[in-house]
Amino acid sequence: MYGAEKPDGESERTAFRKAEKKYKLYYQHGSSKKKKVPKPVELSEVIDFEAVRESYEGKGELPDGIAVVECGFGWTSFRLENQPGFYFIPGALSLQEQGRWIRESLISFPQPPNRTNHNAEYGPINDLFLAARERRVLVEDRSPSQSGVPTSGSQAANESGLLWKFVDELDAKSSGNGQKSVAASVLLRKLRWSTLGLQFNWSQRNYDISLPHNKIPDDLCQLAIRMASLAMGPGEQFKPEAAIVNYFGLGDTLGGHLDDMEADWSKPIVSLSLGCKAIFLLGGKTRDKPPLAMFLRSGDVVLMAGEARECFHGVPRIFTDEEDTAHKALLEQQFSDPEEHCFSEYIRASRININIRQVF
Ligand SMILES: O=C(O)CCC(=O)C(=O)O
Ligand SMILES: [Fe+2]
Repeated sequence: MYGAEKPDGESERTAFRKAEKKYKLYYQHGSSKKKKVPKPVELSEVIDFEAVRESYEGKGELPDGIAVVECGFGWTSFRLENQPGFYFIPGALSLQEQGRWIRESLISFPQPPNRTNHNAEYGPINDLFLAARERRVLVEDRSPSQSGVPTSGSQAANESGLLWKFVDELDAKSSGNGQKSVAASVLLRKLRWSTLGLQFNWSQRNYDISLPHNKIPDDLCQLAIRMASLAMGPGEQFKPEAAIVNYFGLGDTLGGHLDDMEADWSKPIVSLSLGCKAIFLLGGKTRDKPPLAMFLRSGDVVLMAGEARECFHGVPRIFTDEEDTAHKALLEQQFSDPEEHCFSEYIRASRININIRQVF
């Protein structure tokens, strides 16, 4: 599904790769010797749908190539005239909804039986976010009955059968005896995806319906169904069966790819953005077509249906710097309770994407 990073020599061979390279985060040295600062990037060609909406609602003006979609449900939505099946709904989610889906993405979505990128190495991990908040450490439990490390919380077994468990920071330090260990905070920073509903098997590139799974939570299904209706004809139905949650830290990218493992491409992928602003590239059916670049902000919703399902797309950049302070401050107010400080800390430097799919 997802494009792998190519070695440097090949990285500019196609128009899509060229655009990825143009927007990707590079560093240059700042005035003080050690400090790396992000290299400035030319953003004048990036479509800003928030500005498009402001200009449309204020003056009735629209840039060339962008059209308004009439939808009965109150948001101003846009489509691209040259990219049938692609829809953009800026600010579709209220701040409260954004707060809710950020909490769920960190607390409940990575919970087993949902799988994450950590499964292969550590087995199913319970309560990762809480463990990170409590500075716990995941330690390898080679001989569970004799290890001498007081345990609590979850036990996990990875694919080679090793057991891992969370212990308190001090216990991890004192236990010594050569056990492998990794701080929960490190695992949280390295959390790249979790899967909801039918589980996607990344190595086989298909949905493995034999894997245990829970249904996608009802409220998320209702939200996806409401949004998907924009891209579907009257009487057509969208059945949310699987979702992939992507977590991006500074410097993380999602390479150009197609989502082609679902049976019916007329059905939209409903994609929600949360947290830091990103650049999204939407290309053509091959990587040779120069992609359009657009900003994705917290609360934006994108739909890809029909022909747009056959188009390469990816996320070459997220922005954690200070230029988006107004948006960030509003979002962080959702987590003003001191108990929730950990959410604002996470989302200040991260982006979360939830994309919901009908598989069959
Ligand atoms: O992060 C995004 O906005 C896009 C995610 C995506 O394309 C995917 O998960 O297939
Ligand atoms: Fe995708």
